[in-house]
Amino acid sequence: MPPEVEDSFDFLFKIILVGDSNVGKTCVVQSFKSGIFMEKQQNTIGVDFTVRTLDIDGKKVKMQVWDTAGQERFRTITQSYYRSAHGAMVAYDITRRPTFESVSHWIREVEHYGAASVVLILIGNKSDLQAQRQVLFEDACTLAENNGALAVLETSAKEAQNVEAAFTLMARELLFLRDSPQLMLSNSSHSILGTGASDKKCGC
Ligand SMILES: Nc1nc2c(ncn2[C@@H]2O[C@H](COP(=O)(O)OP(=O)(O)OP(=O)(O)O)[C@@H](O)[C@H]2O)c(=O)[nH]1
Repeated sequence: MPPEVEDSFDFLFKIILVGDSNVGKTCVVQSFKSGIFMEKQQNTIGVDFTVRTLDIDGKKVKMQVWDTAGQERFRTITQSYYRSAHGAMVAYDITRRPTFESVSHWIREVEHYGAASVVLILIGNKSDLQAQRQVLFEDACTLAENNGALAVLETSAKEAQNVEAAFTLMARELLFLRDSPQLMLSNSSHSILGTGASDKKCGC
């Protein structure tokens, strides 16, 4: 396929992925890009960049995903990527409570450095490790509700669970807002609070 055809798209959205180190951000992005899970990942240095084009109702939606380093020492580098993001995904590890406690910090970063209209989704990763769960889905729903997030999804990069759904939900919301500029301006959003691994739902 000629590159110009391969590269063509109708919409381009930039998504920033943030969260504590080792919650699985890089694995989630890899799963989204290629469906592949690799057990051992190097910690991200600064920011990595991945692209995949989704077909949403016949529209080609190019998702540029900025996978940021969770480690403290890269904070100043990653902060410079928030400004141009249309969407932000804040990831935590359902088996490590402290990573969930950090979510509020990451949301504040998104609010501080990002655009006012940024769409926020929470990702509770490693849902395949149910026996080690330390974070209730309901608690994440409450946090999302209190912070104006669109949804919480529990994902497993390992089992490719809900990863596609998270990015598709983000793409659909951004398309919806693009078609409703007054919503963008008022920064209001219809609420669809999302699904856990077992497709349980909670509303806000
Ligand atoms: N069981 C399980 N392990 C996972 C999952 N996703 C990631 N991991 C593991 O968690 C560890 C950290 O994954 P990374 O993707 O490197 O984490 P990260 O959030 O990108 O870390 P930083 O680059 O430091 O910010 C790796 O050992 C992965 O194999 C998952 O869905 N299930």
